Amino acid sequence: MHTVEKIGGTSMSRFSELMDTILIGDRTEEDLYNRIFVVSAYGGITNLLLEHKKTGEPGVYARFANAENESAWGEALDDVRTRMLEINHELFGDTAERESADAFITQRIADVEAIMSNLQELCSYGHFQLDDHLMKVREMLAAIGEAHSANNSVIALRKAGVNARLLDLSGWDQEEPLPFEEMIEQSFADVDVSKEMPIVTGYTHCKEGLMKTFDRGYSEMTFSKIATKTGAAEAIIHKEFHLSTADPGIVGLEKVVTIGRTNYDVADQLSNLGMEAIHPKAAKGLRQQQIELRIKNAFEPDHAGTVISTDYCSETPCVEIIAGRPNLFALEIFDQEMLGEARYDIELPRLLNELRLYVVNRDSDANSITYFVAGTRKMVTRAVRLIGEKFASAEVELHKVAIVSAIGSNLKVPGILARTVSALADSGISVQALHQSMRQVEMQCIVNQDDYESAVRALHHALIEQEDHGDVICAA
Ligand SMILES: Nc1ncnc2c1ncn2[C@@H]1O[C@H](COP(=O)(O)OP(=O)(O)O)[C@@H](O)[C@H]1O
Ligand SMILES: N[C@@H](CC(=O)OP(=O)(O)O)C(=O)O
Repeated sequence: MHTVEKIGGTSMSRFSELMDTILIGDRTEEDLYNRIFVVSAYGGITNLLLEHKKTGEPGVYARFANAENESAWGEALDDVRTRMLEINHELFGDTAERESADAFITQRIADVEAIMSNLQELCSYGHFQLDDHLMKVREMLAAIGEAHSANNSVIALRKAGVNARLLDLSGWDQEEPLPFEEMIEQSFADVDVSKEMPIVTGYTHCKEGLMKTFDRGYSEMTFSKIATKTGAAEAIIHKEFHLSTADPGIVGLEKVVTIGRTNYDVADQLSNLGMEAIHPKAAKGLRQQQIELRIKNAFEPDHAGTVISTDYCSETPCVEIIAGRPNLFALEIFDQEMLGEARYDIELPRLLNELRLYVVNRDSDANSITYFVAGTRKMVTRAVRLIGEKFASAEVELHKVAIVSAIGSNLKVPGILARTVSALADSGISVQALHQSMRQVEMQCIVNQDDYESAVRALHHALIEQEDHGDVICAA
């Protein structure tokens, strides 16, 4: 039996440490194999290739799609090339391995560059529309991030004597795309996992278009499909930290507690806030085939990590995680014509969706609706203008806000809402809006952007640090 293991981008950026922990360490010949690794692009690379996942800052793709002049996206692509070659240098120094790594990625970038230039030229003629081809460009760009990290990993592992094999699912030289499942089946047809260590690109080129269907976080779709298709004994996601009661980067590693068990419901709430414990759609296949999912700290391989299952529910009610999402826009639409009019509720989300603005949450009263959205200022400003055009009597206001959220598989703690609000008030943080739904898995407080980190610390202190959970909440 084998496992399928995904390595996230933040962890891939510490590759030499991974060689000593999860990839090789002190494993004997036998323990090395029966593991399939799916790798993400190094941290920050996909942001440069497409757009920043959290802030929306444009990368190569966004500049190309916004039809700025050629030099705008060309320069951005040059930056990616420089960064990728720097990474190769850090990994391989001045060796033959580096030459091979450089040649591989330089060729890929040159190919994409040529295609994009030709496309831009072609679309200067009115008969050809750039919009018709954008998704293909997005996919090609994304795919080079994962091809880079996977190819480098194979070079490093082979040098260390491991029989690693590159499974490039990015479909570079493929003529016809195959359906997603077939692509995976075909790629694994002649792989002997007991003697080879497959290093698989997180991007899969397929008929459905992985990017079109799942967008960012797509490497988890590749990961879960491989786990279900190959009948893995366990699916493991390796991350930079243990899944913890809050972001260790904000609260401090010494204060956070590792989560031993949680469920997919909690994982969905985390995804919505941009902290992807697991892509919600990736979880589905694993759940259906009852493959256990484990999230582990890539740098503490002996720790059991977090097991995510469908039916786990904490025996005692408690807050398990303080998560949050900074850099959101509150788009407040006030209109006295709104009362009793369903069309606002139908048309506003459609408009935001068309502009690719992600709605994290919304609230409303008799004559106003506020959407809390993630996206670039440019797109949000465009939304304000379009809403004004569509609803002439509406007044639209923008605020920069953050969401801080307390989440738990069983949150029915008496007085929890009052404790949450007073923890924020005691820290001098003003609560702009508050959400709790009847299911009681999550409580969200909207605060000013500047208060984000102090709000996370205040809630962690009040709702988690006081509970004395020890090192792990419910060890797996
Ligand atoms: N509750 C949490 N537990 C662990 N890490 C968290 C948590 N919340 C936020 N983080 C942050 O998430 C980062 C990893 O982000 P993510 O995009 O999921 O990584 P990856 O590149 O591994 O997919 C970590 O660097 C950490 O600072
Ligand atoms: N690198 C891609 C795919 C991915 O899933 O990355 P990560 O595993 O680092 O979240 C992205 O940022 O969307």
